[in-house]
Amino acid sequence: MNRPEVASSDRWRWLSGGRQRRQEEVILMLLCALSIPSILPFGVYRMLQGSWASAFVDMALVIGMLVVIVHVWRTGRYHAASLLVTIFYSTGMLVTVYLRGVALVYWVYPTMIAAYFVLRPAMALTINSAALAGLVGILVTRLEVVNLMTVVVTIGLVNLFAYIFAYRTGLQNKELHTAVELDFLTGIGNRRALERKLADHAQERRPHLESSLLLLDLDHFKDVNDQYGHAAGDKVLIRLAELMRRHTRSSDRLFRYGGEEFAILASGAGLSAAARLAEGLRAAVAASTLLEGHPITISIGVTHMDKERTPADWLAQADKMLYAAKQGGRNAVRVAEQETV
Ligand SMILES: Nc1nc2c(ncn2[C@@H]2O[C@H](COP(=O)(O)OP(=O)(O)OP(=O)(O)O)[C@@H](O)[C@H]2O)c(=O)[nH]1
Repeated sequence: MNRPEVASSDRWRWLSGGRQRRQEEVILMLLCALSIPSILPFGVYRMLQGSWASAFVDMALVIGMLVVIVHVWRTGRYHAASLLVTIFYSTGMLVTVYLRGVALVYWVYPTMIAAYFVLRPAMALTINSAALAGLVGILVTRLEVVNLMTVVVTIGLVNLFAYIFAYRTGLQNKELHTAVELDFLTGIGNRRALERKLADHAQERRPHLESSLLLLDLDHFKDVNDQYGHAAGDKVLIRLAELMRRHTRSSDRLFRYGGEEFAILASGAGLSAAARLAEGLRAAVAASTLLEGHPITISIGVTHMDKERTPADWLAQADKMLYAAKQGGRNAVRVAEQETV
């Protein structure tokens, strides 16, 4: 039984304010931060010119961006903020074109592309289509038909290309995530998947959704490899994963954490429910034939994933319980802060 350290990505740490942030949060904050120096000089210029309405729009956008940065930085919530930023930005762009004329239409292009960075492609396309309709309404009396058509076609093409690019990137990301987080032997999640799920759970803001973590380890697995060979050992690992699938709910997440060590994230299971699940699994493994002619058993450590502690704490506690189960003679379950089940 080996115990690898919990990995943590340092890539975004300088931007994270001390906690691991999602890429979406960072992109939204970066986008807002970059818009401020792009818009602020124009706002100041309009003020100096005495174009108060335009200056007001520019300054409102700058303040809006600052509020979003502070909100996302403090709360980590980015879904509604992304939508609001896009709508706010699009509205600001339309008002600017309305106030200052067609020359300001150049702002439409970066604004619309930015929407694909922070929203799902379909949502970005919907908002941009509405903005384009508004733009046509503003420009229809100010431009010749051929010039209006040029604006519409170029904006349409920019959206089409951005949509295709964002859609493809989304698909590739999904495929990459699936491949990177899958254990090739058993087909369940790997250690990377477990760590991401634990981090997600730590950030989950619904305290009523209690969950537990089970760490399972095959007993004397080295003997299986030594006696029957590595291929037979692999078959046992595959069969154990299948058995785990059959004995858990679809909402439970299964992982192969190390060589012969597995984990279950039992969603919605308090400690007593998790203890029953563990005992059921232990008994099912002991009663089944994972390897012909050789009894196979597992030991399990269980801990409650309370929000006062970190993923590293949960893993350490479950591992401690697993170690206790091994020390107690194996083929056993140990539950944190409880006696043997
Ligand atoms: N077949 C196979 N064996 C593996 C794989 N990964 C790890 N192992 C084996 O798992 C065994 C783990 O041995 P130990 O850590 O000594 O643990 P154990 O023999 O199960 O003893 P306890 O855990 O103390 O009950 C080693 O023989 C590893 O080679 C794998 O992917 N396939």
